[in-house]
Amino acid sequence: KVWTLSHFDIGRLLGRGKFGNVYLAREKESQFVVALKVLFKKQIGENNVEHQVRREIEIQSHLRHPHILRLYAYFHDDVRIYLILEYAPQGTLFNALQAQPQKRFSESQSAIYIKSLSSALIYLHERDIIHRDIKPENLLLGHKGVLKIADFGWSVHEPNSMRMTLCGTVDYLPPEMVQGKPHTKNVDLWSLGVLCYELLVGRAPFFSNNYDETYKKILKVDYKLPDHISKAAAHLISKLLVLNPQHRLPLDQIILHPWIVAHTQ
Ligand SMILES: O=C(Cc1cc(-c2ccc3c(-c4nc5ccccc5[nH]4)n[nH]c3c2)n[nH]1)Nc1cccc(F)c1
Repeated sequence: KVWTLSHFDIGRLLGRGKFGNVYLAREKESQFVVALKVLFKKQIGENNVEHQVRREIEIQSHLRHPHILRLYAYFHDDVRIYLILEYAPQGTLFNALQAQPQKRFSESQSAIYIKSLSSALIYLHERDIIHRDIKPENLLLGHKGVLKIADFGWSVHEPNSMRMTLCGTVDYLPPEMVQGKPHTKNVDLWSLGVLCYELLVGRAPFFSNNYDETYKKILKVDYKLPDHISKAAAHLISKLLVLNPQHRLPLDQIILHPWIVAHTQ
């Protein structure tokens, strides 16, 4: 089946990105709702990322997992590449976090998100896919609030997501990447720890007002946990925010951790 733009009714803007925007869209015949991402060939060429886009499309179109956003298909014209992506009705986790009364989730809800992410990462790591850039801006909430990793390799930002630093927020970078060392799949374990902290606390563990301060805190693993965090949650975070990548708790042990088990039956 060769798709063209004329097969779709285009709706509102869902997110803005460096290489193009994402629109709500509906396939005319089936009335199936999707997210249509438009990438401009010119920008891709200028930034020399054709190979990366091809690789992303190749990888994402073959992934099938309940917590990974689907790339159903793609097509292009002279000027643009179009990605037909799964539509996530409840938007980004970043926005859902902001919408919380105290800008943070309960321990139960946080554990559910961390378990979903861990199972998606197990699936990705089995396929030697790493660094899916897990931060709240890159996580979507599908039907019934089910978490979906959408690999925003192109730093797609919702119209109102605040953390718009140069290369996306540095809050989630693990020490080995701050030091420019080669990264292994254990970078995802660090980011999972950062995310767990942020879901429970409402801000990132190493947050500060400038890059250098944040880098210093990351390299010293300098974070504090507020008193309202349970001992079990604090324990899991302490097993993920570990300087040595080899010593971080592996994914198959995360999903068996007492804090996860207690909240996700
Ligand atoms: O760029 C992405 C990932 C990606 C996903 C999305 C994206 C952004 C937003 C949404 C949404 C969505 N639902 C919303 C509901 C309320 C408010 C905002 C919403 N955004 N659903 N699905 C989406 C998908 N943008 N970019 N993949 C990719 C794959 C191959 C090549 C490539 F260059 C990129």
